[in-house]
Amino acid sequence: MSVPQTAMHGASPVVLASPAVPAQAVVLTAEALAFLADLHRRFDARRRELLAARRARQVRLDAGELPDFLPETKTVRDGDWKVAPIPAVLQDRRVEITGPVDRKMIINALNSGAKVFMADFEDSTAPTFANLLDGQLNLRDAVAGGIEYTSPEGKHYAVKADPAVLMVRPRGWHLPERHVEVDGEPMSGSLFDFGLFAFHNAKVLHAADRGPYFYLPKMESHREAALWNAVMEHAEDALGLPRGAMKVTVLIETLPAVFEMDEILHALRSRITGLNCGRWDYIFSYIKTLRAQRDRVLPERGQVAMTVPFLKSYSELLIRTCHRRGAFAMGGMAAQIPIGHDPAANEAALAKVRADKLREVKAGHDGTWVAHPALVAVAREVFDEHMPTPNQLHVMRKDVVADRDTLLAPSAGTITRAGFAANVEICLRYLAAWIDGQGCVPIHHLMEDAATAEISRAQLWQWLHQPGVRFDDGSAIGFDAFAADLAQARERLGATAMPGQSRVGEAADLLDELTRADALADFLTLTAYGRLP
Ligand SMILES: CC(=O)SCCNC(=O)CCNC(=O)[C@H](O)C(C)(C)COP(=O)(O)OP(=O)(O)OC[C@H]1O[C@@H](n2cnc3c(N)ncnc32)[C@H](O)[C@@H]1OP(=O)(O)O
Ligand SMILES: O=CC(=O)O
Ligand SMILES: [Mg+2]
Repeated sequence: MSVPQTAMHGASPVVLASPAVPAQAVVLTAEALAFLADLHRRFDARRRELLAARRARQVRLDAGELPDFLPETKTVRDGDWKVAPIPAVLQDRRVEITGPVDRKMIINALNSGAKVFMADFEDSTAPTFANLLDGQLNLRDAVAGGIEYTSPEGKHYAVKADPAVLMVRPRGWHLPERHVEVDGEPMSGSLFDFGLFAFHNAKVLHAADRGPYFYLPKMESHREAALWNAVMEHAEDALGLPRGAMKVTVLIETLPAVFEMDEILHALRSRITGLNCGRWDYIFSYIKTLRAQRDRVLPERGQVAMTVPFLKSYSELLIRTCHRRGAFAMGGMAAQIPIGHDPAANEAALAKVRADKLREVKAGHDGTWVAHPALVAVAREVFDEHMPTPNQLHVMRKDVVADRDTLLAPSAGTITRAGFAANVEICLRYLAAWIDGQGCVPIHHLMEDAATAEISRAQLWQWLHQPGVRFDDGSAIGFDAFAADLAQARERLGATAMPGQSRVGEAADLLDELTRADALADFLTLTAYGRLP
């Protein structure tokens, strides 16, 4: 049973509504809690207002409005300004590896040969209190230079010379951290992850000229970027860092944000180093934002490649916008991962990654993401061959014309019975793993995380709730198909040793609830959050 603990800070308590986890005593000190409580009291009300603004906009979009560039910020888009100079250690970011904040993976990622390692509290971490606090402890040890690990098989891990530069991705503004309450309210997950990391590591990283650096996910407007800027200015003052010391890269991974890229760069101009094409969440957001638009229903997931018009124009406009402002345009993640036991299938997967990276470097991206250490060399070879300079800030892409219609362009393609069943299986397996504490898993040799699984989940909902959506053979898509596929997948997976196998029944109930609900839930991670310890 959970024993609430209370620590007094000023007039109000901060309550840890969780059973103690081992890292708690080290990471959640009284001083760290005071720092978090202060962030909450200063910034949480604004966060809630911005989340309410998201909901209000969706009501207008559901009534037929389309996203567009903002008239009130035209002067920012037209103005001639640049972001602040980018630190020397970040000038060359050709390959960045990402991964959850697991101790062994942090060491492997730092040793991977990538220029940057993004330690992820978002898409690839299921935010159990233990995962979060262990992750903070692991990162603190990594920053202090003392991270080591010995596996149950006796293999020893330690960080080698010339490790990747660390960046941390806190959770998005929408996620609460229910284990820490301030004045009776759950904290924001963003403020919790950012605040704890900054409190323990900002001074050390700044003194070493290695940070602190952050990746900021899932924003939907420049006002949300301005909130991050205010949070960081305050944290810099409170921790004795100069203003602008905290640097950020922002993921453009929501449809509304693509219309505010200049404004986001501007709101963070003293600290932003680039934008990143978070393609998976972007596809999810396209579906979610345009859920009511029958002519913009996407084909099955496998047909939504980066070459389809709405994705091509988004990535190219991102490059043009960034380079005009002196900021890096980072590429994104190919979902393929190595297939150890099958050389031919492995070569086919690596060829897909290579093709994706080639498209990115030729388009003008300054670097890219990989999901696995074995892919670092694959991506690096492509960027080394086609990007002899540390970056491509000189590639201006003035040829790119991305107006609203191109950014929202409908996509051609089909929905097959197999594509529908694949979405059911992916959702079920991912949800089962997630509620069991694993935020990223391989499924059919593809990386699946909270962003990729959301595409499958949102597609199922839209195909079933949008009248007139049909399979490629002309038959109607109905709940009978969903029920049959879910029952079959549930039975099949319940008998395997997949991650989260013991939670398959619970995951099936959750998927059933999410898919049958009249309204599309904002995020599966919000709906499922209560099931995490
Ligand atoms: C949409 C987005 O947001 S993308 C960004 C978020 N997603 C991610 O970051 C995905 C990160 N990748 C992963 O989590 C993993 O690669 C998975 C889950 C896809 C596959 O993991 P596994 O099945 O364990 O891979 P595999 O067995 O091939 O791992 C081999 C070794 O590489 C390590 N490894 C795999 N991926 C990573 C990584 N991203 N970072 C560091 N080490 C890694 C494993 O720990 C293992 O180490 P070991 O040999 O010392 O034991
Ligand atoms: O975070 C990255 C994405 O593609 O989503
Ligand atoms: Mg994402």
